[in-house]
Amino acid sequence: MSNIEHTILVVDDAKDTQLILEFDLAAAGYQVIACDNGQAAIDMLESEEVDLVLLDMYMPGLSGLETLEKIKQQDKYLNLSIIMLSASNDEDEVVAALELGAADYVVKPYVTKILLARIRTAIKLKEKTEQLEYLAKTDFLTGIHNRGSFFELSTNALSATDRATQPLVIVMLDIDHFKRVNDNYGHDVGDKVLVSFVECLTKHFRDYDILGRIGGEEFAVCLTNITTEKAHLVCERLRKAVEKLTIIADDITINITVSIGITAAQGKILSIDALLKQADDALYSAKENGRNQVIDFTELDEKVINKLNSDEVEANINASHTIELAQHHLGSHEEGEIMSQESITIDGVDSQVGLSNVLEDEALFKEILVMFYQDHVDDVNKLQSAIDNQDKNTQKLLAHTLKGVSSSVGAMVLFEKAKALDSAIDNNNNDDILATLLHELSLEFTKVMTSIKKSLVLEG
Ligand SMILES: Nc1nc2c(ncn2[C@@H]2O[C@H](COP(=O)(O)OP(=O)(O)OP(=O)(O)O)[C@@H](O)[C@H]2O)c(=O)[nH]1
Repeated sequence: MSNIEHTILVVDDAKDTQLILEFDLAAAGYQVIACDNGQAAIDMLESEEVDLVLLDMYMPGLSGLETLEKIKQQDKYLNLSIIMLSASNDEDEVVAALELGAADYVVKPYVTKILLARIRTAIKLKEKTEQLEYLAKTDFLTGIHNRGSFFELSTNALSATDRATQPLVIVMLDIDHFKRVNDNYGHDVGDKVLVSFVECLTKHFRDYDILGRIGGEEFAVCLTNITTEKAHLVCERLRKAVEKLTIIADDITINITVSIGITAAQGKILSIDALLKQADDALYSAKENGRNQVIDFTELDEKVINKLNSDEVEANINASHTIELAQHHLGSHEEGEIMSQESITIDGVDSQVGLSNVLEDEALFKEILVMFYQDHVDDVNKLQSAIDNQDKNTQKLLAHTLKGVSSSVGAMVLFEKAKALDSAIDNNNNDDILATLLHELSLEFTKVMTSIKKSLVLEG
């Protein structure tokens, strides 16, 4: 993709910087728009398609950080790349900007070549992230929402709907005797039939209806702002269209039919799961009645519902029996796994921070804590000797090292203490202050290491 397809918003109150940036970016082939304050930037993002924002840190009105925070509070801008530009390289500001969601931080005066390289990287990352998000939410065969995405979107739609006044309808669809298509013509032809069916589905529903493939040949649709009667008509029209559909795959002509179950949320306090269950009951009834028909959940009489529920209870009893058997066979192994779910408690370690660094993987977090212990256990004594011998170089080195590694395991007090000592040494603070900070760092470090040793290292 060439740069010309990307638009960069430059936000800088200094007219000269703004002009130089516009010149450099335009020369590199970007489309550039600019403004001189945070609020104007927020307004421009509403009306323009922007791929990246270059945001000055210090501006009158909203500061760069405040503007960044306001933009990133909106979910729709989570993937928008924002590079902060600042004359200051204060490390706390860099950290604050990155934590608020900035893609990068560039110190002014910038080197054009480096700034352009960082812009290219940030845009590439944004595009890759969007691509991954699309793949994670889409059914690869038909291009509609996959099961997870359907549930997420329809749950959001349901919470945004006032059930007393606004209708929301859930539809379940299942191609009849689809197994025969696969058995007679092969899986590839079956796939083509699924794609043609979804094309037909897409034509019959509105752009804003939520279409999902929730199982192999099972589909669901969530419709808002539509009465059940109207939804029934749309489904009936679709059913007839599917019946008339001629699908040609590998020179074979295939005809299919579809069974459809529908239910409305109006007046009910039900989750999407429960509504899908009702639509599925109606669909099951359509299959039982001979297939190729649309049935509304309200048409089911009590007898049918009771039968469906008792079938389900029986299925659940069978399933739980299977689980019990499996647990019996697994024996103590299973218990061991449950043990590993216990939370990790180490003095001075915020396990929430540590776990979030490793995507909540407890086993990995424990391993990292043990590695941290092994890598730094000698540093406890080294720090004490450096204090006793007033060895400033080693004190500085250890403070710097601990500042770099402690936050990754969630040892946040240790991080703060190491950071305080590191900057106190840089700022040539007096010996009393340094001695206090050293003493506090040593105590905290010993506490964390002793606790890791007791909880994880000795435990084996
Ligand atoms: N080609 C293809 N087949 C799939 C896919 N996912 C599921 N299936 C097939 O869909 C078929 C579903 O069969 P069944 O659940 O027995 O139902 P059916 O034959 O449609 O019969 P009824 O639903 O009772 O009308 C199975 O043969 C699955 O292998 C897919 O992605 N591609």
